[in-house]
Amino acid sequence: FHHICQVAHIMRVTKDIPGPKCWPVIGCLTDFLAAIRDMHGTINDIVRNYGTTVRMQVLDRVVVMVMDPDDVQVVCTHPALANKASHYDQLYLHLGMGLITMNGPAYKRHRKAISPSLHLDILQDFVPTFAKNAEALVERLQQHADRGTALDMSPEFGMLANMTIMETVLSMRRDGASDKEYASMVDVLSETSEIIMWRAMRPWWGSDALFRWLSSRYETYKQTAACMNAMVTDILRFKQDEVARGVPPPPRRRMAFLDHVLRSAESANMSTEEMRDELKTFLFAGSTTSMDFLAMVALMFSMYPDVQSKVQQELDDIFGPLDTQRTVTAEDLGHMQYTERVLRETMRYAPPVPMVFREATEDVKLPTGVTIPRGCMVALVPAGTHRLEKHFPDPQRFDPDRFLPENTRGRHPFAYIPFSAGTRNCIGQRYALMMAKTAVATLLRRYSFARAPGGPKGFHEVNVDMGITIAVRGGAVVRVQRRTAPAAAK
Ligand code: HEM
Repeated sequence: FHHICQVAHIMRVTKDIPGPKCWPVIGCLTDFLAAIRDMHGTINDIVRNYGTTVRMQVLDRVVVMVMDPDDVQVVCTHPALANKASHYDQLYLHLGMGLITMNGPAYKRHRKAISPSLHLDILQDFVPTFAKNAEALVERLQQHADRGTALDMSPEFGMLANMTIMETVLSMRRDGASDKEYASMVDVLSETSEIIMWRAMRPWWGSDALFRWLSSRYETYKQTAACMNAMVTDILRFKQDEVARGVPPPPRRRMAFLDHVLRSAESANMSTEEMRDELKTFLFAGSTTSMDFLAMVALMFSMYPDVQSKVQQELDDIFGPLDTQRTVTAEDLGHMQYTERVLRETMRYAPPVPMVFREATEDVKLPTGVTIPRGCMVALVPAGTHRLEKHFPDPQRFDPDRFLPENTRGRHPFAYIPFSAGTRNCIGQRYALMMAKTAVATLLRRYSFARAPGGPKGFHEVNVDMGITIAVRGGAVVRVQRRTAPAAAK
């Protein structure tokens, strides 16, 4: 009853905020489903028709979508908007209580305890692992380059991202683990991510009770959660035991995030269960995002060959024109400035995380005039914010130079939010960019990506499926071609 009264109150207070027409009971479920099928087209339409503050109601959930950077700033920094929306509860079974799902003082304690273990020095030690797994991908792609056939890069980047995140977060391969055991751990992670995404995009399975009784996928849902839990608990116990027995840590360059957390002074503030949940959170948060982002990057190179050539030119300048073999180092990443702009522009056009949700713990008035009532959900929609003409002139044009220092100067600090921003921003953003740069530097020295027959010619032709992350509809299908001459000589 309390819930019904609260929803009725929220509906009343927000009724004048513009938005798609709501039908009784289902609200704008049909528009929501359209957004899942054509995320970017729907967002363009929504901004054109209703502006940058838009109300949507899906079943019993009212969401105010906020796109103006002034409003975004308040959503990202106001203490009454720091809590995750209640539908993040759906993630508990798989992830437990980690940074993504928790709120309040416990959240702050965790973030403080974990942050030092992602220090730049530590991330730099991960680069050899990023490079090793990217080199393995180069090997796997060889047969496709020989045959000249098109392939979907998403599963390939899925394997790259899952292996990399497992090795850098949990352990650089636990002693004694066979290749088969290791591969099955990577599978657990990809099955977990798949089913979490599947449920998240089906609001009619929002109720745990309904999902348990009526969904044919509930058993798989439960099983994947149990497997993920067992896998992480096992490794955590093994590592804790090593620390307790005084086993010296692995050489610094082979230490994983978990090794650092366990040996940090801050970890004393976390229980074993809390650490376990954070590990599960990191595995999930870091893998699917990176997979979908890298797949989009490969597709982007196939659509913008001039951009690809300039990246290859930059790589030739760094590595030498004929060097396709040298393993990427952390130092190389610092020189890849054009590549970094290309990655940032890709995330502007196609932000991997399409929406971020919060719930107001008290009424909050936004700078553009709308009041978010207590209990109401607010959503950041990076793709909407990233296409505002005022902040990104000619927004449909793909232009990495928007991120030249002279062009970013003076830009609103909350106009570019692929990693969210403010108090609950992505803790893995530096990791994500370093991994992506390593992958690009390893792949594009050997290969070029080319458009598959009938493939999209520019971002405006790319359809994406919306989940917790966005995926290219039908896969990121490209042709892989061996590079024949250094870009400079072409
Ligand atoms: C291209 C890759 C990535 C993108 C676009 C991305 C984006 C985001 C976004 C938008 C959020 C805010 C989510 C929310 O508030 O609901 C977030 C949070 C988070 N991300 Fe990432 N992420 C990426 C990679 C990573 C990686 C590689 C890791 C781990 C190594 C990671 C770990 C996390 C964690 C733990 C959070 C929760 C942070 C908190 O609330 O304190 N992410 N990410």
